[in-house]
Amino acid sequence: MRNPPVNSLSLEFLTELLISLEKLENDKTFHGIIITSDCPGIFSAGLDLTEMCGRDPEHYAEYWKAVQEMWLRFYLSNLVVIAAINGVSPAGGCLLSLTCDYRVLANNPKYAIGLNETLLGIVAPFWFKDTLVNTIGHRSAERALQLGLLFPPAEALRVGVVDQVVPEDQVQSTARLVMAQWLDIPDHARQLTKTLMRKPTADRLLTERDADIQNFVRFICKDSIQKSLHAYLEKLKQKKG
Ligand SMILES: CC/C=C\C/C=C/C(=O)SCCNC(=O)CCNC(=O)[C@H](O)C(C)(C)COP(=O)(O)OP(=O)(O)OC[C@H]1O[C@@H](n2cnc3c(N)ncnc32)[C@H](O)[C@@H]1OP(=O)(O)O
Repeated sequence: MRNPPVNSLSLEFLTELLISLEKLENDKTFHGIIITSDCPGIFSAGLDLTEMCGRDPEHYAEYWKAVQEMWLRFYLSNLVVIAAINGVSPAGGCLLSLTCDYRVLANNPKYAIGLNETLLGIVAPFWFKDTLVNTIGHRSAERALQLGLLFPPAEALRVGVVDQVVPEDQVQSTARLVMAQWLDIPDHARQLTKTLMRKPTADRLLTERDADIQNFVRFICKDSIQKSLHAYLEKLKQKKG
């Protein structure tokens, strides 16, 4: 991913990601992809806050549809998808990595990962929650979501948000090694098993997709939510001094 400075998932960047995924899926010589970041120290800062602040309801609806599409397409991809997480990965960045089949995280105490939405005064929607529950179990997800926990590497491994923590200079080589192991499995059997495990979760969003967009637009348009997001963005900007 290369969307400097922080790989935020803007509408334009989400569209690029989806086009790239589609191209790779349509090319039958590809069987797997590794998602990693070109932004030093940052895997992805998550959803782009400027897409959710000070815009009109039509824009929010268009943006949310693209976020849903990203989640559905990566979560259900027939390819083996591995995240080589080489930086901090809050909220939407964590969600993107949770759509992958396997997560390798660099062992750097700055590289926290988690769904921290409550810290921004917003609520992770049910399909973010479902993805986390499917990964770390109900109790850990309940605690992580309510507290907006961002796990440093050792904690992330202990709770199961990631599958492996390795020295920073070994993230890419480990991801390639893991990819080779996954590609050794007969592809049709692996793909069908992935679908078996994930389709019920995806179907829940597919049947409630329009209602989920409407909920998002209603929620994000609230004055109180807009104020929280503006204040959070301002805090990020002022951090520089
Ligand atoms: C109803 C439910 C709806 C939605 C669910 C929401 C999901 C989400 O994903 S919300 C986004 C959550 N993301 C975060 O909380 C991360 C925020 N960012 C950071 O903590 C930091 O930027 C960083 C740790 C990722 C990187 O720190 P650093 O290297 O020090 O960079 P800066 O903080 O100086 O940021 C540079 C530049 O980028 C802007 N920016 C950062 N994050 C975002 C973002 N998510 N969206 C848009 N823009 C972002 C930041 O404001 C700086 O901008 P300027 O250069 O103009 O000041």
